[in-house]
Amino acid sequence: MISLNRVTRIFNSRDGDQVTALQDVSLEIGRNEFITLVGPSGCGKSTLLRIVAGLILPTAGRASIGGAAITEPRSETGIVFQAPTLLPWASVLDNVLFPLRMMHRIDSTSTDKAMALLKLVGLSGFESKSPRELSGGMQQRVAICRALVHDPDILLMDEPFGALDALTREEMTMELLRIWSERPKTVLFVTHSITEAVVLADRVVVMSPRPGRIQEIIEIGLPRPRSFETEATPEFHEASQHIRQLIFGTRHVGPGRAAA
Ligand SMILES: Nc1ncnc2c1ncn2[C@@H]1O[C@H](COP(=O)(O)OP(=O)(O)OP(=O)(O)O)[C@@H](O)[C@H]1O
Repeated sequence: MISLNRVTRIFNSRDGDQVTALQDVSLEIGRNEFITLVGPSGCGKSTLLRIVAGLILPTAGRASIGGAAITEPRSETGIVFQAPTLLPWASVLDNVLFPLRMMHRIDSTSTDKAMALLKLVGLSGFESKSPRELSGGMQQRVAICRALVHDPDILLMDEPFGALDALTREEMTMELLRIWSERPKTVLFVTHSITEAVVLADRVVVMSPRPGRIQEIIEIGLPRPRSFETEATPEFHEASQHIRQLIFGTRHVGPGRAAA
């Protein structure tokens, strides 16, 4: 579905230096696969997502969807950023309907579709509220509904739960799994949370520090549907520990142990 073939992206910084954000990244993502991307800050995760979104182009290499090069944003791709970025003057319902309006795809079923999505994320009854009347977590749920309303086949999520409190974040993780199982799509999800990465993914892509390259791809064979109990299994701990070691190395800090 999504194919990255030796993708490199170089930015020209303001002081004239060149920053290689991604170098030779190759990745094949199958239809309806759930891929999470983890790695240290600045390793190019958002850059990779923006290339797949068609918001920026690779400097070298090829990024394609279904065989066609990605040269611009595509309507069948939904995007959720870290901040909900809702329209402050529009109601919750109008915010969710916004992509359909922009694409001139509003029809007699649109409101029902938006209401069903809001119900799915537990926001029935909030349709006519304004975004400022909602908590951060509720706003992010609205942003997720907005990204799903036109039933995109690809969903790109850049630390979508990063600004949420820990409890809401756990709840949203499970909610996303539920939405994905009810409406399967290809998901590319950037996170700083190893727990989140493992519990969500079919495969976790671990990236190395700048210039960002793929360090390792880890298959997560945990059975679905997954739940909070999944996080208590030995398989979950093993995968998480492996990723932690890839990112941090085998450092031990504490009494009687040398920091390495
Ligand atoms: N528009 C830009 N102009 C110049 N440099 C950029 C630009 N966008 C990203 N970079 C640089 O590219 C590198 C990768 O950035 P990117 O945002 O993709 O990393 P990231 O892994 O998503 O980081 P984080 O986890 O902190 O969000 C960084 O060094 C960043 O400073």
